[in-house]
Amino acid sequence: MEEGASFLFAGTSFNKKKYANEIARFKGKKENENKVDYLSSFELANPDSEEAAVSTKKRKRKQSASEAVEGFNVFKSSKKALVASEGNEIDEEKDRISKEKKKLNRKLEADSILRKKYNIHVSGNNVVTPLKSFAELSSVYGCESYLLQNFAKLGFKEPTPIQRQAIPILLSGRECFACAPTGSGKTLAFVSPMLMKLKHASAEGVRAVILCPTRELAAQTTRECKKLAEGNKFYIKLLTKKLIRSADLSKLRCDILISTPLRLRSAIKKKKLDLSRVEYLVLDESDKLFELGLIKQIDAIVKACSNPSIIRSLFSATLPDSVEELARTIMHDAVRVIIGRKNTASNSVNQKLVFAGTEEGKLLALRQSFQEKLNPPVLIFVQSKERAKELYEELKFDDIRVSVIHSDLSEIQRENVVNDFRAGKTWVLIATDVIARGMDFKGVNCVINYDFPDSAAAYIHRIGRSGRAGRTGEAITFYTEDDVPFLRNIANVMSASGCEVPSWIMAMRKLRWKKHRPKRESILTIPDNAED
Ligand SMILES: Nc1ncnc2c1ncn2[C@@H]1O[C@H](COP(=O)(O)OP(=O)(O)OP(=O)(O)O)[C@@H](O)[C@H]1O
Repeated sequence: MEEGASFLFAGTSFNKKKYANEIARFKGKKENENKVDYLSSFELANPDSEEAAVSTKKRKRKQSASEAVEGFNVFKSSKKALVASEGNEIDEEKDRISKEKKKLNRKLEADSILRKKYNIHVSGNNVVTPLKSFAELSSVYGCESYLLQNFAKLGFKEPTPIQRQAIPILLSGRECFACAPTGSGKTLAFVSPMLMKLKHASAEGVRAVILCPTRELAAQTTRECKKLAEGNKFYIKLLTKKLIRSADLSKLRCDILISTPLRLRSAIKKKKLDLSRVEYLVLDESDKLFELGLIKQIDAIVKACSNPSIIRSLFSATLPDSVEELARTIMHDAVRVIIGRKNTASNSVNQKLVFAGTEEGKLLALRQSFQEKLNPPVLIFVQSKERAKELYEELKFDDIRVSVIHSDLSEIQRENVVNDFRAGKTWVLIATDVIARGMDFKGVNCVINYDFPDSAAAYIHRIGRSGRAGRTGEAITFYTEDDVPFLRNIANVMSASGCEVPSWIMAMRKLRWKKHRPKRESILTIPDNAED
């Protein structure tokens, strides 16, 4: 991580002359903010501050009193009377300060009750009050009506806990890293403040960037973003291969750009896409983006977004300490928001472990469970694209509408598979971890981990495709002898979200989790050349 940290944040520079206006605006804002923060925290932290404030005022008043003596006041004020009136003023001042203090304490108390109610945990200086309702977006933050109408159209009545806290934080100009369960509405939590702050379309180039680890998620986020922006003519673009090939990106009319890191990095390199005016940068599924394979691209993008007043935010359902540490080094005065407990699975998913003994045992168990009850849509996760293809070969002749998605399919094929599954044309989708993160398929009833997940985070994201937006779901994880040493890590996640775990598993030794991807026997029971 150390290495990553120094790499990621080395050498970001910007043209101070070119951005003199922005710098001046930024400086002014920060200074003012600091004044408010300093004052309120000083008053709270230092019991002598009241005295200090009073004595400064006293000095000022003394001065003005003696000036007055030289005028007509000389006829009415004796020294005694002057002292008495001064005493009154001091009392009044003390009274005022104590009232202010009480008011502030009441506000802090109310905030903390609200946070407790919604299981919101925050750390950072002077964290802004959570939202009580969506209506506050317009009464407190001047939100335009189109956004609230879109919430209503989409059936969103109340903000989810992450939306209650993250939206006001971002609206108040603070950076934030947020960890909230799968399916809890993080997309709306970062898109809404972006739309509110950008206000209207502009021809000034890219003003906001959302990075997602996969193309499927980037496409989904673009769609969600457009739905939320309906009624306001923003230019919202998904960076596709076609767009990179066909357009002159330097002239691209775009307010919000959504991309995978790889694609954005190559666009910056090839087409000189200018990101220096970007005001908002969101790293969705941030822990995935900070993994070794992507960190170089993230670093290049962070550097290209060189606007000094940029607001960065990180969102994920899993936020390892190492990512937090790394994030702290790029963010200034960031607020950390955790909903519930960090790195836990959604508690609306009923989780089960099933011992299948061998690879053959898994296929039998799967077929048997489909015979007993097939409650589509069902998602099945395997550990590699080869295994995804094998399982598909096994199931395609069974009487179920099954499909498969993996990285060997073309972009269009992948898109079609996802669309068919969304539309209910296919009931069972076999997948690799490529769609384990962020994908929001409505109403997935069951996730089956055919192959044991390679980490606790992978487990949390996979099963989080079910039990979303208040619905319940089910997750079944098959394990073989090979997986037994890794059971405890999954069992911890299960018991933290209230699921029953056999006591013998909880009594096992905790293993320091390494990626668990054992070599497994082929799934195929049909010889390879059976169709020839
Ligand atoms: N306030 C709300 N009320 C009801 N439903 C909501 C609300 N906000 C978002 N949703 C819906 O909740 C579902 C999940 O939202 P989203 O995909 O943003 O979850 P997420 O927290 O990003 O999950 P993941 O960690 O898996 O990426 C979506 O279908 C979305 O439309």
